[in-house]
Amino acid sequence: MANTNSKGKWNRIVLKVGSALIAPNKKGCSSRYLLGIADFIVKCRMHGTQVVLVSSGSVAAGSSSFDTSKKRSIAVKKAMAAKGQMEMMASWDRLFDFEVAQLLLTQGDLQIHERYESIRETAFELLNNDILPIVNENDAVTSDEQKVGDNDNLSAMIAAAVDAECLIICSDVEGLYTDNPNTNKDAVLLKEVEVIDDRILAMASGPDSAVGTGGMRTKLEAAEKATSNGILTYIVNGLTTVSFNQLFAGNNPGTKFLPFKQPLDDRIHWMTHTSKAQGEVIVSNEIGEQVEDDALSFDHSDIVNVVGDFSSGETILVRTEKGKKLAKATSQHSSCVLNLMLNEDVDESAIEWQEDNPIISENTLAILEEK
Ligand SMILES: Nc1ncnc2c1ncn2[C@@H]1O[C@H](COP(=O)(O)OP(=O)(O)O)[C@@H](O)[C@H]1O
Ligand SMILES: N[C@@H](CCC(=O)OP(=O)(O)O)C(=O)O
Repeated sequence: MANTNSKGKWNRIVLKVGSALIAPNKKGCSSRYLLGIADFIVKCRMHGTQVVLVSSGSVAAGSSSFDTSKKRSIAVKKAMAAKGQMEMMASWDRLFDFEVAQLLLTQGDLQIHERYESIRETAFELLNNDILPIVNENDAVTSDEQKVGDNDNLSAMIAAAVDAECLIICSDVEGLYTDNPNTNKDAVLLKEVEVIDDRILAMASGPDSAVGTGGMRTKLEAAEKATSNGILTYIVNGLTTVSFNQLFAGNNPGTKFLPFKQPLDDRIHWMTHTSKAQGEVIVSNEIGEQVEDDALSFDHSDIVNVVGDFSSGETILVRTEKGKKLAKATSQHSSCVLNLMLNEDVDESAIEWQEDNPIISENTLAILEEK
């Protein structure tokens, strides 16, 4: 059967298309490579596979309206994205005889679990009405600090949010090579990756095209995010329809990243891979020795320092004085309150109150494995 994994036909996939495919001439929008990708999407849908498209290209598409001889400031890139997003959406829209919808997201939208759930709800409603969701980062409204920053990571977050079985990242290379194939002619393509360890990470570097954002590094981050959620991931060459014919026939045209056999629980996955820490709580090194697979407990007397400004309910990183990252979790206290607790002559009633309200919530605790 076409489009299969070991269990049968995929129910839902996320397809990520990089800027190099939208704007092969480095600016504007071209349908040269989009035709083959659109054909694959149509075939998938005809065979009952729901598709979510994550499309880059708004900055490249919008750049033709701006003076590109000068260095691009963040404000200019945001303006390019605002202009180019419409052109990019129109290009996709022209290629389909079904409806498409635009979902523009930022890290801030994915950061709060209720908003994340709301995005899920919208995506499912679109899919159930046979509308193709086309996702991009809302570059026009975000500062660099508030961004996911690249669509590879965004596509993995979306794949987790919509319970996709497969993430396909289409780029301008066949897949992951032992080194950047554009600078090292001896680099060899890896067909299958079981574990994304330091050896694999060391193979990837940034982009060398004028329009790409994260290069192979962010694709590996995305593959790690997706596979740890049980999502099979491919990096394929979107410049050729051969890749899509192969995928459709159930073959591997690029690099295949195997999903974890025991995926993380959804909420822990969201905490680990989607939610960004807004600050840090530094605890004594002894606490680092007591971490268990799914438990970490400490109280105010174990806190050595509080870094950054965060409110109660926001995500924090817990690490030791030596710098070992222990966990990400929801803080039940603001940085302001925790700083008060550090004060030697803190009020006794404040300590009692804190004892009744643990510093981190056990429900969202994600223990981090040190790399
Ligand atoms: N080990 C590697 N294997 C393959 N490509 C690599 C590797 N390291 C760096 N790259 C670079 O990553 C690029 C793809 O990333 P990028 O330009 O960001 O594409 P996209 O716009 O599709 O996201 C390749 O064209 C290549 O230059
Ligand atoms: N949001 C940006 C794309 C950022 C990005 O990750 O680009 P790419 O590396 O080409 O996938 C845009 O639409 O131009």
